[in-house]
Amino acid sequence: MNSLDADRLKSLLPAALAERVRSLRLSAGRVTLVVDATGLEVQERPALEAQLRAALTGADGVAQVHVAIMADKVQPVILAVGSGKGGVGKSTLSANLAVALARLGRKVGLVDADISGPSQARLLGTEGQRPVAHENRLVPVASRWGVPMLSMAQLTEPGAAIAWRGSMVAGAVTQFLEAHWDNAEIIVVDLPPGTGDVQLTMLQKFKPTGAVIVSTPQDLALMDAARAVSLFEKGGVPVVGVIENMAGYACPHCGEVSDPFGVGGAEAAAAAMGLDFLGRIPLDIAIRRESDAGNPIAAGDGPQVQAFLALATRVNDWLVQRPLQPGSQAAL
Ligand SMILES: Nc1ncnc2c1ncn2[C@@H]1O[C@H](COP(=O)(O)OP(=O)(O)OP(=O)(O)O)[C@@H](O)[C@H]1O
Repeated sequence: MNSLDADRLKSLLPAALAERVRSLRLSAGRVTLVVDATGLEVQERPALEAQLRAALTGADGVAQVHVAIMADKVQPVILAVGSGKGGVGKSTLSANLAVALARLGRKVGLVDADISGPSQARLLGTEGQRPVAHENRLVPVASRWGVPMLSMAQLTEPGAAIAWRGSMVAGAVTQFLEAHWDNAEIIVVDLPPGTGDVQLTMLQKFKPTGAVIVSTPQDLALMDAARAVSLFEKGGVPVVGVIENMAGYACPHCGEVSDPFGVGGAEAAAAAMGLDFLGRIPLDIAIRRESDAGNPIAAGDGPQVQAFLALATRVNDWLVQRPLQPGSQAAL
């Protein structure tokens, strides 16, 4: 990208639009614009975005247009997705929950706060896309699913080990959450498993509005889930509820349903902890296959979608109806 490209592309915009452009970059056929929407109503933003897209799509060297809108700050609510134990499907659920919330019409962003084991770039199919910075803040990377995102995977080489001290981890989480999320209403944060530095940074600096806990049905995962619940409760973060993942396996050959990790464990554990049970997501080969291919299953039209839309509806209802605490973020 050189300034000639930026000038050329800007000259394609009507003057009233061009003067709102705060930065414009062209890289590998992809234009990223940061646009100041000051003075416009939130409802007017989609039209602004559409005008910019229409003006630049098809221009020489442009294959894709990504518009990030700043100003008129909407304070997004932060929804943490946590688990006590690793490998229970927390990242898979975070990605699909974010996509399902977007399908319900919410403006959603996703932060992969698993700094040492980032997986969201793979799950949302944004591997290899690097975020740009504007005024020292990152501009989230657009995904094909209407959910912009930031992940350590976009700032490091694939497969590189990320072994950082606590302060650096906290720094990365801070950069992700202080990015230009300007028109997002909800930021889903995929937390690493356990109760470490990221969780502490989240509780101290970016207190989530609510937390969703993911567990598999078996006892060991549930014991760890209880630890995650206790961390949020001690930190004053309300727990929206518990999701049971990998519940029931339908054999792709004979159709028989078996329960490799038991059944109903998370629902019973949620009840014992006085928490809402948000639903079950089956153990389904299609979920694993599509996740690995960067196609979140919740974006498609397969039989798995209903479970994610039902989950997103419960979470959205909770966010809309939750009582506002003094000093808390605005209701949706
Ligand atoms: N419901 C499901 N059905 C089939 N496979 C699933 C399901 N949920 C998750 N998986 C698969 O299980 C593996 C672990 O999932 P995932 O990475 O989301 O877990 P995690 O809890 O975020 O792990 P980590 O602690 O390593 O971050 C992945 O291969 C994923 O595709």
